[in-house]
Amino acid sequence: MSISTSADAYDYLFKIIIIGDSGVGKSSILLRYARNEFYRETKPTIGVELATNFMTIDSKRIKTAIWDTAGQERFKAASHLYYRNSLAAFIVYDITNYNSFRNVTKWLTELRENVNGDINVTLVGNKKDIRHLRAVTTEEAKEFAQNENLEFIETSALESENIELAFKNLIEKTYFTLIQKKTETQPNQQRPARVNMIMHSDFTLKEPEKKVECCKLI
Ligand SMILES: Nc1nc2c(ncn2[C@@H]2O[C@H](COP(=O)(O)OP(=O)(O)OP(=O)(O)O)[C@@H](O)[C@H]2O)c(=O)[nH]1
Repeated sequence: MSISTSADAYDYLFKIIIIGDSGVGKSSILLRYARNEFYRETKPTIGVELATNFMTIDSKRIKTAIWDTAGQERFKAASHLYYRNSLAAFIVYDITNYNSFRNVTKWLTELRENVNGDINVTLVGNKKDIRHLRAVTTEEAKEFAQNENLEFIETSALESENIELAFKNLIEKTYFTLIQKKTETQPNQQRPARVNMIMHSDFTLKEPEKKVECCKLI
């Protein structure tokens, strides 16, 4: 049963967070996904930026709230509030900055300390367009992800490569994890058949002071 009958009605609400060092491209990834825009000049995130969208899986309407926070320690939002109730996370590093990859361990620890139980996590190696400056090999990151039980993808917010796929895979995985948990606790319920995910166009990106209606995603 849906939560309400308005255009905002949904069956599930997913909170997804994006974490990682400052400058790795967290806001750029979100902006590319939400509005299909990219800026070479960006300002550090202060506090939290939030984007919401809707999609349908198995005839269920899923509202996704994606939280992007500051990587810089001095702008960092209160961790426990930021992490609270999140169902999935992206940990982003910059493939040209080995230190940002090394710090993934720190982000993973902070994430695991602040969430209840297991959540789906995707490790994202961003800026894959800057090939000549690559400092982290795909193999090393993939092996790390396997050892830590994370999904792994390399993206370019600049070239719009794998951004939509990263979100689609994480949201889909989160949904099926949730359904699996429900089936385990209510064994008589049939697991629903997998159907195509439909992405809706009603995507909004909310910045600290303004709210902008966004363009169609697909
Ligand atoms: N070449 C390239 N540059 C990128 C990419 N993604 C982001 N950038 C650039 O990297 C810089 C930092 O990007 P942001 O999105 O602000 O990084 P952030 O992780 O949100 O940083 P904080 O808000 O400080 O935590 C900007 O100059 C972006 O234009 C990418 O895929 N390729």
